Amino acid sequence: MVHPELLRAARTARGPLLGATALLAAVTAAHVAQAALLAVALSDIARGADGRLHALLGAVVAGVALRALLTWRQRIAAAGAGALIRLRLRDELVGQLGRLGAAHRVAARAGALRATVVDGVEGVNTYLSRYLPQLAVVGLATPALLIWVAVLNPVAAAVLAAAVALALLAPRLWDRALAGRGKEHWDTYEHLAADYLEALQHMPVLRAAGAVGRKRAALEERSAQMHRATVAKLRVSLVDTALTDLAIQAGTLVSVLLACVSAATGNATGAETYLLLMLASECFRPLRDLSREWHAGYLGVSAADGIAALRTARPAVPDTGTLRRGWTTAPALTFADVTFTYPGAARPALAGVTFTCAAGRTTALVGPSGAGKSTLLALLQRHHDPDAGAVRLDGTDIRDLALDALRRGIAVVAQDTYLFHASVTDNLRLARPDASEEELAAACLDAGIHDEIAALPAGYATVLGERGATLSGGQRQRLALARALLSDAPVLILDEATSAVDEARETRITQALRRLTHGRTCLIVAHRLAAVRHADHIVVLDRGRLDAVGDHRSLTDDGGTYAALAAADLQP
Ligand SMILES: Nc1ncnc2c1ncn2[C@@H]1O[C@H](COP(=O)(O)OP(=O)(O)OP(=O)(O)O)[C@@H](O)[C@H]1O
Repeated sequence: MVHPELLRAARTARGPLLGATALLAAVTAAHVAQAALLAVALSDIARGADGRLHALLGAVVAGVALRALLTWRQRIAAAGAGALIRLRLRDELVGQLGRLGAAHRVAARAGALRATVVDGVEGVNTYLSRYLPQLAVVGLATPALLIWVAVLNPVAAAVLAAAVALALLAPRLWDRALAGRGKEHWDTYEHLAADYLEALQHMPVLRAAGAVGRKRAALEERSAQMHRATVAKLRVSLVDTALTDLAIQAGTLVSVLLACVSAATGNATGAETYLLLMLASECFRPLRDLSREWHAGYLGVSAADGIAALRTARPAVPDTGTLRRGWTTAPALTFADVTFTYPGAARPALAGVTFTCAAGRTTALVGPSGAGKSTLLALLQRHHDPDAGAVRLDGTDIRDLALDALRRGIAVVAQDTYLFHASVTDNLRLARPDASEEELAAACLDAGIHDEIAALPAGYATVLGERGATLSGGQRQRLALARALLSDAPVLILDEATSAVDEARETRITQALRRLTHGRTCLIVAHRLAAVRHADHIVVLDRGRLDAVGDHRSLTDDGGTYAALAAADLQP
């Protein structure tokens, strides 16, 4: 009845959920006590006995006040339990996304992941903090009330029990249909979220291609699909509600009739009749509330499969290494007979690649598009593991290193740099949280970005991404360069690091880089050979294979792939 993924999430906040359930049970008990007191008061009024009427009505008023207090406390407790569930589940999912790494982000769409981690978890919170306590109260209170009714009128108790069973079980006949519709609804919602996020993020591309109108039409069609899926789900779930309501109405009606018959035939006192009427209504109160909470928390049920799939997805690489080496000197980096094929790809992206980047030296990696340069860098960062061969740092297979230790040891300046919506300082301190302001400024000077940061409205405190404070591609790249320079990682990857930098700056930065890569094992990937022509160790890849190794002069003289690339580079 309860999705295993939701039960698992419930166990992460067992105590607070039990507290919220206990308070909800107390609220229900207060309802029942009030009903019983009212029944006695009404029977006293009917008999004209007003001796204890004031005390009874006073107790009813006190009961109402107590119930209000308990309801208030219960809502707070349920909200607290929900907040804890949200926090723990999101934390777990974000941690899992970190472990899944780049390979998973390529396969899954960002908007769909956002929908699961934000909206799906929100639905789970509502389901667990509101529906589940109510379900427990139905399980506790309804049988107790039926037993009480049975003491007063066994036939009415049997009718009520049948109505309760019908109200609880009949909707279950629709569960399968509802699960199907719920999944369809959630899948459509994920697609919609992914499409909108993609369109918003890449609006400039759509505008440049004159495709805004077409994209808008596609999004409208997605919204219409979402509407159809919502209506289809509603149709099924409203049958569910109608069955519950029907059972409740029928049960109440028959028990009222039975109570009247008992009173008319003299088989029940006035107090018993009033009590029976009140208890018949109270039997169904938790069920009515359950039906309401079911609809509020249904999103959680729909999202449960997606959450389970994300939580249990297997990372592309297992984090089973235990070594945490702190390198005092930069390590030698070796690719030893590395072969790797992307899942589903027809041919290997890398085949038997072997070369070594000398410790503390710079190696340039060049090759035509599709040669395997990015794949090699991905293997070094363990976004994937090689199918054969190994990547080694100072002779240690990187699979034997703990993943976080390995990644902390490698600083990367990638082709497209993401900067967070935070101050320049915060963006820089991602690399080294304890860096002093002087160290930040020194790194930015070396990366050739200091003057431009100083000219921003609030200098280093300027929040990036806000109006007027957005940086150009080249500026972002230089900021990323400064970030990498700040990190004390002994291995540095510069992936097309100077591609968005104008030529005047490129020369300056290349010079600065040469000074600054000193002492680190550095792997530079560059399209334009000007950035790497001074490197004394250039590795040429072609179609996944090692083509040649040498320096600019020897490789040009060889007249192979490098010479062709150099010739193409000289074309205007
Ligand atoms: N995620 C992927 N799934 C399947 N094949 C891929 C994937 N990424 C890259 N490839 C393939 O692997 C090969 C090597 O690609 P890679 O991106 O490493 O080349 P590259 O040298 O970095 O190219 P470029 O200079 O254009 O960035 C190519 O044939 C490419 O099509």
